[in-house]
Amino acid sequence: MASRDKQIEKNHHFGQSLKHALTGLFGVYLREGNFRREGLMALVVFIFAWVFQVGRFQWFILLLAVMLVFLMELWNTIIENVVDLVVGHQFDERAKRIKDMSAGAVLVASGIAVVCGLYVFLPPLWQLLTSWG
Ligand SMILES: Nc1ncnc2c1ncn2[C@@H]1O[C@H](COP(=O)(O)OP(=O)(O)OP(=O)(O)O)[C@@H](O)[C@H]1O
Repeated sequence: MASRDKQIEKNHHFGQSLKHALTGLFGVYLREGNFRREGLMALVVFIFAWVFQVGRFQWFILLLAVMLVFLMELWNTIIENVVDLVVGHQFDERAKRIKDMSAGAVLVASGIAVVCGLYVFLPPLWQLLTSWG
């Protein structure tokens, strides 16, 4: 779908830069199912953090982990779009390699987020289990 905003020169002020940045983020949210699913996961994680009353440092770790995954998903989407712009709708061995590596980067970020989640939630979960036993 063509954009009504036909600007191709540099942004003139901060408000314009911010508007374009937010439009980009909103576009990713609308088009990328993975982005929305990760948003939902982040919400669940924050609800658990609130229920378990985790400390300030633990909140900080969770926020960084969630933002890392969002950042990598955003970056992955940018890579996919640039590759599609270059090769179009045809199979290309290098396009495949680039997209697969980019998806791998999201996987690594997700792995880091899981480790952070275990660091934050394992102690309170363990405490809960042992208090029942
Ligand atoms: N032009 C292409 N040439 C070769 N392989 C491609 C091409 N486009 C996509 N692929 C292959 O298909 C996979 C999925 O493509 P693409 O990343 O565009 O879809 P996606 O579903 O949005 O991915 P993701 O789940 O990472 O967001 C790529 O990882 C790659 O292996």
